Amino acid sequence: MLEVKNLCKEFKEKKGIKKAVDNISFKLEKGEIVGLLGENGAGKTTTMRMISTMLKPSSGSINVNGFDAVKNSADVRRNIGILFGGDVGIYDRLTARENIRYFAELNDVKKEEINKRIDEMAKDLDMEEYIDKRVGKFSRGMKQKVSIARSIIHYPEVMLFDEPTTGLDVTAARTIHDFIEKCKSEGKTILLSSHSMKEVEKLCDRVIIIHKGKLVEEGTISGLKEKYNNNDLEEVFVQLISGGVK
Ligand SMILES: Nc1ncnc2c1ncn2[C@@H]1O[C@H](COP(=O)(O)OP(=O)(O)OP(=O)(O)O)[C@@H](O)[C@H]1O
Repeated sequence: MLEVKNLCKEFKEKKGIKKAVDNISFKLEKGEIVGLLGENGAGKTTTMRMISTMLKPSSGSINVNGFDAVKNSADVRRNIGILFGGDVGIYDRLTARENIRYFAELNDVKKEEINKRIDEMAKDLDMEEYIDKRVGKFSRGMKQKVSIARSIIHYPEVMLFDEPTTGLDVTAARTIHDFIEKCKSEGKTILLSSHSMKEVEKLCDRVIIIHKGKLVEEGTISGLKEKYNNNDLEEVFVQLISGGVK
């Protein structure tokens, strides 16, 4: 379960205060995939970073499986897995196993469990051949598998995907889609930010649309299409953020 209430994040700028996230509230039940949609700069990554405890909210609250993201940040980190687009935070000079182990240690996975768990995942993700090789020369697809393994090493219940397929080819994007669907079938709660309406339609049960930091609409994809009398989600999105409907 993931619940965000009246969440705000302000950044100080030369010109004054920038409200990157402005009083957003939403709730995701266990086993749901919810899409977080918004144009560049809408506040998606800032929202994700606050949920993942990387960034402290200016005000409002975040609850992850009963834990508060500010007061119980270590518990929240144990309950959350994050997959960013690209190979964010993968160290080229370390082997795949060392990269995954490093992350496991940060997330308090018991030392005696780490190697066993990595071996299991190497098998599941077909990485056994290169699990002990340095990541530097890996293909993008291989690095992607390291990122996937890293995001689930601690068996998180809630998964955050921040534009996970940006810049990937069709096959690599499909690996990520299959992984997201597997997470759902395991009952994980999933928040997915994406610019691809096709991806969102394929994967999400519901969507939340944000614009300039504010939540402008939420609902099921079919519900929104019906409400705005348009069968094209992209059209509904564009109209909403340009203030053309409501
Ligand atoms: N550390 C920061 N300091 C100042 N301003 C920031 C900071 N992080 C984000 N912002 C600003 O907050 C706003 C929201 O940014 P954010 O990265 O959350 O958008 P986004 O929806 O993820 O966009 P994109 O789709 O381009 O990734 C932007 O105007 C951005 O410039």
